[in-house]
Amino acid sequence: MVDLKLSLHGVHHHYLERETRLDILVDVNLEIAAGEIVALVAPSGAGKSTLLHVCGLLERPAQGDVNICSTSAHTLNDRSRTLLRRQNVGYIYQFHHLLPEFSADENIMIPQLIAGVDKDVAKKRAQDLLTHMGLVERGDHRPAQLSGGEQQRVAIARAMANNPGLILADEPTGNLDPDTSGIVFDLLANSIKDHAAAGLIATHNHDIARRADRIVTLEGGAVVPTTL
Ligand SMILES: Nc1ncnc2c1ncn2[C@@H]1O[C@H](COP(=O)(O)OP(=O)(O)OP(=O)(O)O)[C@@H](O)[C@H]1O
Repeated sequence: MVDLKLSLHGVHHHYLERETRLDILVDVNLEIAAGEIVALVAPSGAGKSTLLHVCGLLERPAQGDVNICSTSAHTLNDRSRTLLRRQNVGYIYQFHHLLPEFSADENIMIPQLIAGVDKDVAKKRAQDLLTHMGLVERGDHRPAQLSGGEQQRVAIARAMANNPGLILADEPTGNLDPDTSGIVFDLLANSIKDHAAAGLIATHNHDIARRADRIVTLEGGAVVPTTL
């Protein structure tokens, strides 16, 4: 049986702008299995960030169900949705969003401490994740003391900190040069596969998208397979 980490069924989402209704997601169906990485490539304004927000339970869809790690979010109240998100979803943004006043180690420890992990265990896991990212000697550096690629590798380690089943990344390499983009994407992809998580990665970069297991786009608000 396929171990699905994310499934969306019949998802619709719209925004209201004054009197006008903007239908952004229209009957979206999408399934991503453990160990699978899907690239989302679509023009600006097509709804990529909206789709990621709906997948990450940051927005409740107008219609349809989002199922994460075998739990349906449809009937959950806001508190339960927050818990489901905290336990199962790691988010990576174009800009790292690391906390500037904390070291790399601490940035990776904080989500673990919030989840109730013992401090020593959290520290060890932060160091293991940084080792995996080739950054163990940078653990005591603050974000401003790291390059853009290094910051993004710390952000990946932070997203993996609580071992989430689903990684959502919104333009994770959008701010990096081509060589660094490839390195960062490969580290992200390897981390997702090593943890048997699922990844949905929005990108404008076709070279990056081709490294994913499959590519989807948004057409008229629906998710459809594509090739580049
Ligand atoms: N909170 C909101 N209220 C109203 N309209 C919104 C809201 N958020 C997004 N939109 C609109 O929904 C559409 C899709 O936005 P979204 O950010 O999902 O696109 P995107 O594909 O991620 O674009 P980009 O590649 O430029 O980041 C856009 O037209 C945007 O203006």
